[in-house]
Amino acid sequence: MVQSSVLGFPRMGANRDLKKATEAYWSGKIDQAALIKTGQTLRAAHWKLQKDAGADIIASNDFAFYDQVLDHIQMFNAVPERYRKYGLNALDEYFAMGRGLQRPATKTSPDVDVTALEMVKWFDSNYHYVRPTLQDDQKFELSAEPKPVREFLEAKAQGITTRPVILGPVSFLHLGKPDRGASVDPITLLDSLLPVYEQLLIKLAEAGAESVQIDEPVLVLDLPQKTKDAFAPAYAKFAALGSKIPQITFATYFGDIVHNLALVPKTVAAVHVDLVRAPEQLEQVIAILGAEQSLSAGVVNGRNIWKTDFSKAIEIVQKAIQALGAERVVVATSSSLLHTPHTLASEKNLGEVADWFSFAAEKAKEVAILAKAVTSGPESVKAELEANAASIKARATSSRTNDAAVKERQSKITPDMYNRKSAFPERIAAQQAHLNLPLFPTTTIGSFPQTKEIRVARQKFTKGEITAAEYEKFIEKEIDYVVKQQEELDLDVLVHGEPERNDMVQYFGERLNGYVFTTHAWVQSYGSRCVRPPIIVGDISRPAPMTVKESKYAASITSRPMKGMLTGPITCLRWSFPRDDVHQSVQAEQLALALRDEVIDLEAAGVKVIQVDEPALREGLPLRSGAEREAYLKWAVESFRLATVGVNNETQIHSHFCYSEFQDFFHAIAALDADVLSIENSKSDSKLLKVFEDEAYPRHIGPGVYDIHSPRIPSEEEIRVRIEEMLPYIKPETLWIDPDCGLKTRQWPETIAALKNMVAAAKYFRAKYSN
Ligand SMILES: CN1c2c(nc(N)[nH]c2=O)NC[C@@H]1CNc1ccc(C(=O)N[C@@H](CCC(=O)N[C@@H](CCC(=O)N[C@@H](CCC(=O)O)C(=O)O)C(=O)O)C(=O)O)cc1
Ligand SMILES: N[C@@H](CCS)C(=O)O
Ligand SMILES: [Zn+2]
Repeated sequence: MVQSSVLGFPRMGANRDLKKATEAYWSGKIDQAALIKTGQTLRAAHWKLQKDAGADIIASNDFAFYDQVLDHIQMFNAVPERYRKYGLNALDEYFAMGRGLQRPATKTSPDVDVTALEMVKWFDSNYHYVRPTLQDDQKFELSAEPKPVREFLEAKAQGITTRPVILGPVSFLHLGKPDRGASVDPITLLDSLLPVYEQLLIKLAEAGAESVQIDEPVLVLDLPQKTKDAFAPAYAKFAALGSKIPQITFATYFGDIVHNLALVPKTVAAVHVDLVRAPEQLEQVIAILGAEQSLSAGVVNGRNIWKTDFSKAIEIVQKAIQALGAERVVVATSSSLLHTPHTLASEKNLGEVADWFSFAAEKAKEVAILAKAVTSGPESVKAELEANAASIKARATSSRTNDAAVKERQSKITPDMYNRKSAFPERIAAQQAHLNLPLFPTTTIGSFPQTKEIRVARQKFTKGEITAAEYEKFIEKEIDYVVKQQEELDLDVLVHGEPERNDMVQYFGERLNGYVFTTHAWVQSYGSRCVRPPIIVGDISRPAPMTVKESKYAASITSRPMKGMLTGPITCLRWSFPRDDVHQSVQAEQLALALRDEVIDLEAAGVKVIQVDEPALREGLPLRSGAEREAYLKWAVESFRLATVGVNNETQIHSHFCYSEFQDFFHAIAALDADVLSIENSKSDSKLLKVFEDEAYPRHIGPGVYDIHSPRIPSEEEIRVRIEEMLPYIKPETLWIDPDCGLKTRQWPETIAALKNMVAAAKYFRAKYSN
């Protein structure tokens, strides 16, 4: 019998219940017991949902209050002393690592002031994990009641036998980094980490777990030799424990493992591979499996929302069955379903296209149907297969996917449409002549606090409880406020604050042809933060200007330069659910043409500084180096240029990236030809900025002087130190002073306090360098 399996389920709940409870706990509205209870309720509901869907193998320990990697950091006691020293209770220490903590002293406890651990993209997804930060003398110790054991027992008590999922030791270390000031190479800590894994696996077996899913997603990457060398000893140690530990499913996802096949342990019971992303690896993976090993075939996409094409999936699974026999094949999701929304059942406004989609709950059903189809034959699920074939056909033949005018415009793109009128030196001189900015100019990245009031007003407008005119007035009032605050802070280049935007991608999706958008399809981005990716269903075009009204209004109420704010083509593409029937480069080009018109319209409206954010450019980089990566960079850079170069020399193009890892694709960043770049280097070592010095990057850069993901307020002194650290690598006349990302998640008081310190620090250096 072929079993079905779900590698992990989204945690937020159908109505973002986890987000709401977590944020209520942070603001003191509920206590810890209430938050823990919400976690239990959600886990119970999600296990039951998957069981009712017919999934045979259901994951536990896929839940996390903030992030699954952070769970491991705490479970292995890899908690840096700067958090430990406060003696916080476990959950507060956990959140302190996730989001930082700043708390005044009370009668019973001293003040707390600690920044968050670094947060980084989870492979090429829009999910962020908390990075293990390791010491030179790092020791690991298993927590007394390990979370995977607790959650396995919790499900068992509910009558559901789950398969706990844990991040494997090689991936945990490879994804980590030395703490600031430490120089340890994390992978050298393997020997001290393995005993902790052994204890955990033994405890899981003692609790009754028969199998465990050990995720080693780093296997899809290009790995250094020492990381490769870590797999054999690690898995040999586990094998030596024999029946004292559960059977292991060794899981990889988000790419193929063909280049690392030799590293797949011979001793694990099953190997999971992503056959959505890399179906071509099937034969080679089958070829290396031992006679006892099973294949978990990831054929239901964990990263997108399109209905699985059952006929194609069955074909792949049948191939595996022919080679291995039904008992050695499992039909699975390609990865955890963390990256998909909860359920399609909540969507009431999608019309005919709803039938094209599957969200997490529906994907759990899909694996079960597929397993039944190959176990008991197509007749056993005849109705489901027929319905599936009908909706796949309906989508393939729908007129909603094709727009001849868009294709026509794409066919008429000429080479000059990729180049600015002049080179950077000439442009910057023209820009400076009319912007007249001081040394160390200050700006922000675009958004200002998205207050409850703004969200409620937008909700009322969406529900028709207030008119468009009332909503517009409300937004103008918000812009007035944001502009006034910035003038009082004495910032140099202002922004309108993006109050009209629900999200930097969803907002554009809602204004472009070719998109549909949802009401409840939330996906976790980090911690309690969620996004609702719009869905690209057809060719994209811009029916009308999208941002001009707000930017023009904002520019009209100040004499300072106003920066227009757009989301770039790659970010719009990657943070949407893209089509899977057209190459992503085609979708990016369509987005670029739409944005090009917007950029030109903004310029014509008098907005002479325009920022086109591309925070997802790095995330889209294929995970392995080589031809695929170069091809991506070519079309990604071309899309950005197509979107931005239609302006005159005087118009200053900014771009923003929420990351600092430029080393492996610096040439692409330079090729964007943006006049000013703002990046997110506030939590990383300033030494990373050396690449700008080494490459003699002539354009302007704002490396981000403080971390906006945390509510803590950086002092002026702290910001000065940060700027001082940057100056060896970036020339004073090219350095901009800004926060490391938008301020939408912050509250007003902390925003004002932090920006005041930032402006003061900029003025300090301005004075120092003017003499
Ligand atoms: C820059 N980042 C972004 C990423 N991806 C995006 N698609 N967008 C991004 O900005 N990836 C990388 C980073 C990740 N960072 C963030 C930062 C912040 C958020 C965030 O704040 N998310 C919000 C939801 C934003 C949104 O869509 N808001 C809507 C709906 C608001 C809402 O919840 N309304 C309530 C009613 C009102 C109320 O009672 O409050 C409701 O519907 O029930 C809007 O503003 O209209 C979040 O809250 O998580 C995400 C990623
Ligand atoms: N302009 C956006 C960029 C976020 S990456 C903002 O400020 O929120
Ligand atoms: Zn950002």
